[in-house]
Amino acid sequence: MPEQRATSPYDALLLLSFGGPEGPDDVVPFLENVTRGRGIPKERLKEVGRHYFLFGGVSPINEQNRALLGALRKDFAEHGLDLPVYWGNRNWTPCLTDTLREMTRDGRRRIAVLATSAYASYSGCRQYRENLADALAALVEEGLEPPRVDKLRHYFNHPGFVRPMVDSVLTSLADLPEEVRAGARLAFTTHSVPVAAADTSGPVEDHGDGGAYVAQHLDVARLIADAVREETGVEHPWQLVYQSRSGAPHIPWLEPDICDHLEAVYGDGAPAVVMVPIGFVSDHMEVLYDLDTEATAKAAELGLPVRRSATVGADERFVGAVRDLLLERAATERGRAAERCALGALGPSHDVCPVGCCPARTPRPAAAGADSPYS
Ligand SMILES: CC1=C(CCC(=O)O)c2cc3nc(cc4[nH]c(cc5[nH]c(cc1n2)c(C)c5CCC(=O)O)c(CCC(=O)O)c4C)C(CCC(=O)O)=C3C
Ligand SMILES: [Fe+2]
Repeated sequence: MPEQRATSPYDALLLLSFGGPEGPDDVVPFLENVTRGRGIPKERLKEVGRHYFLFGGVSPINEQNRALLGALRKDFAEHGLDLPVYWGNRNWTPCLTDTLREMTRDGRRRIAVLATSAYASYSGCRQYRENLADALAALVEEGLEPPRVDKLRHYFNHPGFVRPMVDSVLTSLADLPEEVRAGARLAFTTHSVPVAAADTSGPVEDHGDGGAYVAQHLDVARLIADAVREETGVEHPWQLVYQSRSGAPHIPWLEPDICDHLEAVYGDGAPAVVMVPIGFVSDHMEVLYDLDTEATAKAAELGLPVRRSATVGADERFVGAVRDLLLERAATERGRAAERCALGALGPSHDVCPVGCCPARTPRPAAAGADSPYS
């Protein structure tokens, strides 16, 4: 019997991302795709559209994904993995349905999916799974036999995700003027979500008290803060804060916002802050606008020195983590024991989201989970 390939049973990897506009004409249709049926106030949409127009209508997310795609293909080739890598987005071209159709026509029957979102939550996990189900339904509608899709587990606590961020915090600290460096605070930031969504994030047993979303971010923040202390010998006070809130003002979202936090720590006598966008896998518009533009302007107004540390992007350690997660899951699917790499207190995340994980307000079919209508 020929030896099974290390990637078996998978015959392709799909890089699944959010998508973003690539020019001014894309901005409004992109925002319409994102917000379809989500009840986001018109004022907020105009404001977010303005953020994109400030950058020529181009989101950095696509360039970042092209870089990651290229790095994954190179890494797989260098490690002798003969597995094609495709790219599809939830909200902009290349669109998920088109990519899955192409994959199906190419004969791909068993697909591993890497989402560019590291944590549990409706927006960061189930919504990706709903869009996978929509795309599979479209293929069925077209008379195609849908492939099986498996979403790789959450990687927030994988060393290949955490370690590059430790280095980038060290770089940001070194970049601060020496006289404020030792007293600098670390502000770990992530996307705010409605408190109700946070509380119900992750498997049912994790619900409440901020759910898996907050717990996972706190674990990553603590890991980075501990590693930075070990490296520098300095204890930098830190806090998990939020950014990019949308939705109606009367609905509670996770707080404090990064800008309010900067004001608070300034009032508290902090000499400097490093903003660490642990919630984002690469430089998204939220990083470029909400942190590099808005929060940085706020800090300048206060006279508070700030730096923003780099996201993991296409760091080779992150690319290696993706290969690791793929081989781990492939081995598991072949019934072999696999080492499940994870740092921190929470341990490796589940492979298959259980029923009730990160529920939607209005239930909809979601693929790649225990409640998937597709096998
Ligand atoms: C948790 C989370 C992530 C992280 C996980 C992940 O990465 O998936 C994320 C990522 C992203 N969010 C993005 C863009 C937008 N998100 C919006 C709206 C919303 N996001 C939410 C949550 C999240 N979002 C939520 C609860 C809403 C409210 C509406 C709803 O319940 O769905 C809106 C509408 C306008 C607004 O209100 O801001 C836009 C334009 C982009 C692309 C950026 C680029 O172009 O570089 C990316 C990567
Ligand atoms: Fe989930």
